[in-house]
Amino acid sequence: MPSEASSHTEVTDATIADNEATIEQMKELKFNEKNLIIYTPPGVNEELSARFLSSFAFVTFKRRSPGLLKDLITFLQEREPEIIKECGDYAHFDLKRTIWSLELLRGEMINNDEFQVFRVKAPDTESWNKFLMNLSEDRRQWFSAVWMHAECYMYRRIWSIFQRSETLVNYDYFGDQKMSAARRVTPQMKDVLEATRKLARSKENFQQLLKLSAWGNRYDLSMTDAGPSAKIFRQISKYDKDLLADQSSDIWKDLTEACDPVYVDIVCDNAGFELFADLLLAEYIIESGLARRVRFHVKAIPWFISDVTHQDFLWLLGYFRKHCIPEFRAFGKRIQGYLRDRSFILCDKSYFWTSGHDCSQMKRVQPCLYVYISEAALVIFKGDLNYRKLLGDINYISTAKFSDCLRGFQPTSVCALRVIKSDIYCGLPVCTVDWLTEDNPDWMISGEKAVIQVAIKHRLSSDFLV
Ligand SMILES: O=P(O)(O)OC[C@@]1(O)O[C@H](CO)[C@@H](O)[C@@H]1O
Repeated sequence: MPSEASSHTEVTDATIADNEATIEQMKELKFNEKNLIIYTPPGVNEELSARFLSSFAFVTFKRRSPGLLKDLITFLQEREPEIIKECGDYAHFDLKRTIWSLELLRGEMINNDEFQVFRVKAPDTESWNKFLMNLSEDRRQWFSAVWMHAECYMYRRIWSIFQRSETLVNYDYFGDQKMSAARRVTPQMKDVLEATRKLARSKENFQQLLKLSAWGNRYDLSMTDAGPSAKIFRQISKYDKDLLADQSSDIWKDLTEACDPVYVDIVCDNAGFELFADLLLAEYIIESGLARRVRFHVKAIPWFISDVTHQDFLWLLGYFRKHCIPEFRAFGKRIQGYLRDRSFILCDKSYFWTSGHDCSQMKRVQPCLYVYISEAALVIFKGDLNYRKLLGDINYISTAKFSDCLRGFQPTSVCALRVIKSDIYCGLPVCTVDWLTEDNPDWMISGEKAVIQVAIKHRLSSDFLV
């Protein structure tokens, strides 16, 4: 029987906890009222936004992104000695100002301040500021903007903070996480490499590698630290039940009927295992004669934590080439050979992929890129953010045709290999979303389901490019 004093303390503690919870709730209600947060979900064809209380966008700017900024600040504080060794003694002073600026950015997000134009000179500063100035007044704050606009703005703001400092201008503040993630999945990559040697040219093998590339998208550091199972390739068909749309057969048909010279473009997403799976798919496409060339589009700046930059692509290649396991060295040597004979092209930097624009704007804002991609018979968009860029973060009805949701973006046949990590979808069978949501209201952010979709563009070899 607790003494009177201890039971009194327990009652006081419980009362304090209740009061704190109530105060927190009052604060949230006040925030929602002040910032016109909407309690109903977005309507059909409305753009995703953190202004909708029930959206993943709201959770992102209320919890996830402030947490990400806090973690980045802690990382910089803890890694100061290593960063100074890498970037020079003056980095000590630059780090202080960088951390202070990241804390200011975090405060702006929490207070739902208006987006600021970029002052630090960079190749994309002017285009980013033009983009921001073209946003309507009521779409220039964290909790009112289109989710994709605000999220891309955040990662570009982080980069601009590092661009302001002499010593940190080339420092990849997500680099350590990307390299450790790749090292962590080395055993799985070895198993997959062994399982995918000498695959004959066949529709089934192509489909298996396409699915591996799709499921490789599950491993993105802004969502999980977990890696794939070692048996992922050998058991890839086990995941077919979680493919809500699978047009891999249509993709095979389109590619095998394409006019020479056949190029396949891959708009990459995450480094590490996903990039490894993309390289395996690309190797198969070249070795089986499905295409003459595979061209990789990567990010110009550190992006969404684990997105591939040129530095990451070349680091993984070097990691394989110098590895103690002979299979990795051989794989690295082959990739090097494809780059040398131009079967693989690591495309030059394009700041379109780290802009706020969605793909339907590419023809207008980056026509050269649109024409370049038009040369390919197929362009493969990897991942969830790229899917949102294809759909413009628009809340389509889940049964809407994938090709219709591209809103005129059709430089060539457009394929999406996407693990579903956000509340936006199209091209799904009737009632799929309802059934899954009834089962688990958070299924769409779990990474348990995926789609392989394609909008075919039938082209004669003499077609105009645009
Ligand atoms: O493009 P990826 O790496 O597959 O996913 C990007 C992502 O992690 O970021 C956004 C949420 O912050 C979502 O689009 C998705 O969850």
